[in-house]
Parts: sequence; C-alpha cells; structure tokens
Amino acid sequence: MKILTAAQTREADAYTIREEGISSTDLMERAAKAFTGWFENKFQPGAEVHIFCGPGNNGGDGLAVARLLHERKYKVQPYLVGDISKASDDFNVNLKRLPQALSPIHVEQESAIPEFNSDACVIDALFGTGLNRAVTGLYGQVIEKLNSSGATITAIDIPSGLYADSQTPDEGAVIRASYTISFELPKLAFLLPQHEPYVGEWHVVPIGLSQQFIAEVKSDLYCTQQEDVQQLLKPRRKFSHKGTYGHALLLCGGYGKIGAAVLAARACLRSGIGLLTVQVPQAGYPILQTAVPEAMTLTDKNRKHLSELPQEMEKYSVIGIGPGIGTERVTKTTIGQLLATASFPIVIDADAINLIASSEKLKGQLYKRKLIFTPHPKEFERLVGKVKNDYDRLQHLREFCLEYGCYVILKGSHTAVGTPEGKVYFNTTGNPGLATGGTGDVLTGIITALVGQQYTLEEACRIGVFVHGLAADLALQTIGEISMTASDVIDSLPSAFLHLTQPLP
Ligand SMILES: NC(=O)C1=CN([C@@H]2O[C@H](COP(=O)(O)OP(=O)(O)OC[C@H]3O[C@@H](n4cnc5c(N)ncnc54)[C@H](O)[C@@H]3O)[C@@H](O)[C@H]2O)[C@@H](O)CC1
Ligand SMILES: [K+]
Repeated sequence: MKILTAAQTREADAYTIREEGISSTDLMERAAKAFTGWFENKFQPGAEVHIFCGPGNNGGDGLAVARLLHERKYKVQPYLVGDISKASDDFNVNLKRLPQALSPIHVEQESAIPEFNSDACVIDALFGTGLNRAVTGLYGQVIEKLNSSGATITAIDIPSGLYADSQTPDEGAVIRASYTISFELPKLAFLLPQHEPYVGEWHVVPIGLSQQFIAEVKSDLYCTQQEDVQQLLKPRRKFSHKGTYGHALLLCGGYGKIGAAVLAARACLRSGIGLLTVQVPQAGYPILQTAVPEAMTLTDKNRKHLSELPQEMEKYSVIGIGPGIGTERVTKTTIGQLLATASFPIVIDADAINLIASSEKLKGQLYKRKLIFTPHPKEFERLVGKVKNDYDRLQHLREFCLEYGCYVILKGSHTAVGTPEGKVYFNTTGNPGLATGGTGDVLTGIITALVGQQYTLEEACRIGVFVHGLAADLALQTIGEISMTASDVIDSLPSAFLHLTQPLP
C-alpha cells in the first residue's frame, strides 16, 4: 500500500471526482458514511457526541457525520469553530443539510464550549489535509480545551493540527485523539513514534478513491500488508532438498550472551533455512549443541568472544552476525576480515553494528556489498549521528541506504525497511510485547533464513519484519504483551508462516 502526501491525496480526490463524474459533495458523503460505519461499531447509539467543525472540507465531513449519526439516534451537538464566512462550498452544502433538530453552536471563543459528561465522545473535524500552518489563536485554544476535557476524541482523517507528511511546528496545538479514522490510505505521520500521543489507534476506511491514480502516482513510501507478503512467499518445491534452501552461518553469542545465538539459530531454523551452522566461542559449545540440535556448531578458538572466521567460507549462502558478540577489539578485526572477504549477503545486527559505527575504516568497507543492517534507533544513531526528529531519522535512513547501497531495517513500532533505491516500507504487524530482550536476535535469525532461501534482500526484509510482527501478534492472543518473551515469538513462527501460506477462510 502506498503512502501519499497531503498534496497527492488532494490530487487523488480531484482525479476521482473527475474520472467518476461525481461531485465533491458525493465524495464527502462517501467519506462521512465510511467514518460513521466505523463509529457505529465502536460507540453505542444514544451516546453524547460533540462534533467540532473547522471551515474546510474536514469540517464539511464533520457536518455530514453529524447528520448521519443523528439519523442513527446518537445525541449529536455540532460546533462551528471560528469564522465560517469563507467556509468551503461542501461545508456550506452540509451545513444546509443539517436537520432542524441539530442546532450548531458557533464557537467564537473557547468559553463557548461546555463541560462534557465523562462518557462523552468528541469528534475532531477542525482541520484535515488542508492544514497549511501551525494552529494557534482560537483554534489552538479550542484544541487545548478539547484535549483537557477528558472526553474520548475521534479524529476525522487526521488529528487537527498535525502535519500529514512533514514536521509539525512546535508552536502549533495538536488534537490528542484516542482514535483516528483516515480515508483510503494511511498518512506518513501515523507511522512515526513521535506522534503516538496525537494519533492514538488509527484505522483506514476506504472511500473509493481512484485505484488507477494511486497506482500511477509516484511515491517512495509504502506499508507492507499481508497480501503483499503472501504474494512474495514462494511455495517449497516437491523435489527440493535441504541444499535448495541455503546454508546459513550465524556468528553470534559471547560469554554470558550465548542465549542470543540460541534465539537467532532457533528463529533461523523455524524460518525455513536448509542448513544452519552456528559459530560460537568455546563457552557456548555445549549450550548450542543442547539447545539447538538441528544446528551444526563450530567453536571459535577464543573462549569468550568471536575472534576468527570459520574455514571454507565459500560454502555458506548468507551470514548473520552480531547478536551477543560484544565489542572486543579482536571481534572488530574479525568483522573487518569478513567484510573484506565475503561475497555473499550479510545480515548485520547489534554489536556488529556498534563496532562498524565506531570505525571509519569498517564503514569504508561497506560499499558494494550485499548488506542488511537491523538497528534499533539508538544503534542507528551510532551509525549516522544524532537525529533531530522522526522525519530527520527517515531522511538519514534513505541517505544511508543510498550512500552504501544497502538495506536498513530500522526497528520500531512500525519498523521501516530502507532500500538502496530510496524506498521505505513500513511494517504493519507487531505489538509492544516485542519490547523485550532477544526479539531482535529472533529477527536476525528470520532475515538470515530468508536471504539464504534466495529471496531478494528487499523481499527478505519485508517478509521477515512482517512475519516477526505477525508471530508476536499471534502470541499475543494466548500470552499477552506483558509476559511475551523472544522464545514465545519463535514458538509462534510456525503459526505465522501457516497463517500466510494457508490463510483461513
Ligand atoms: N477534497 C475532497 O474532495 C474530499 C476531502 N475530504 C476531507 O477534506 C479534508 C481536506 O479539506 P480541505 O482541503 O478543505 O482542508 P481542511 O479542512 O483541512 O482545512 C482547510 C481550511 O483551513 C484553513 N487553515 C489551514 N490551516 C489553518 C490553521 N493552522 N489555522 C486556521 N485555518 C487554517 C485553510 O485556509 C482552509 O480554509 C480531508 O482531510 C478530508 O477530511 C473528504 O471529504 C473526502 C473528499
Ligand atoms: K481532523
């Protein structure tokens, strides 16, 4: 699914209106019906609903929603905020369509807003994608009052005051919605952690915007969805054998962190790799052999740390390196040797990222390699330097991928996969249960397995992060967020792959 800018969304609206020969009021009615459909499933008829409408088409949506919810027996009170003498045409059409029983309150100062009952709903229809400056003055005061009212706020299309695709100025007020119901496609702002307090739980409802326009419009930003991953996954062939599915080498684990190697290895095996060799420091040998009997285990000459590459490197199709390896000097030297010699893809995680980030020499060895980095935001900053905000982080992500011709999986609630072509794919699975030690090691194992099976690096990244999040979502049903461990995510990998390859009816 593509992510469009606010300007492209307006073009999509206009294109749809032209192509379908409908009026903009018709499209607004579709949007209002789609919103109302979601609202009815969430809140019972009879609920008190206060709808705050601004002067543009977002306000027009609010007025149409007021009429539809009134027809469905909600106790609706519309508010017209600010100067509506220059309101949009569709706003005025829907103002006229309000039934007589609904008498709007004109809000010219914030004191016109009454106290709400504690179970009241507020619908925010002040501004949508037409926002073109920071919200201050009366609108800002109204937003602050609604935010502190204690009512449950549901935003139409986007929380008012939030820029859809660029940094919102600090001085602007922004609605803090519990729910945001957006039309047709998600907005970039919803995918960025800094906006969590404003966007709340977000849903996208279809309003029939032109699929042709959306397919043709240029955008480098995408959300990866279940259908995408189902299309990417390849069935296993009848006459295949373990050699068909690659031989992965994991260089993971260190003294006190052999568990990282165990987790990565188990995840790799559960993700379809044909053969797996794990090299661990001597201290890890009995642990690996006992915990992961399916993996072949090599031992490093060093008792505690990665200090050498195995013999016969050419027999491996992919390497996963990093989880639990520590940052010893000898380990850094070994990474240098690996980058100098390996011609196959390398998945680079955790301390391997930290070591590379700390060395300009190692960074200089990254060019023209097939590399996937899997940093969390702190590790990413070690690679690229301090970032100012989430948009700046995205910009750095794209620049880093372009410069080194590599893939970066920037981990987070909506993990972002950056590609060398400048594309970014946001993931749509996962939950806060993943915020626990070891889940990153699991991801390294999954991605390594997929690369080993000859998926392209882009495919491996997109499938891997989706499956990892899906496994956590399936574990959520029986284990919950609080008790979830990295091992639970591995245990749910079979269900996740089954879910994707044999979808339930
Ligand atoms: N264009 C269409 O055909 C459709 C639009 N839809 C709705 O329309 C919205 C976009 O409507 P508009 O483009 O009219 O834009 P908005 O409703 O977001 O607001 C635009 C108006 O607000 C003013 N404004 C912008 N920033 C301001 C600020 N900081 N302080 C004070 N005033 C400010 C502008 O001057 C303009 O008058 C979408 O988000 C969606 O909710 C939907 O009804 C679907 C169809
Ligand atoms: K809004």
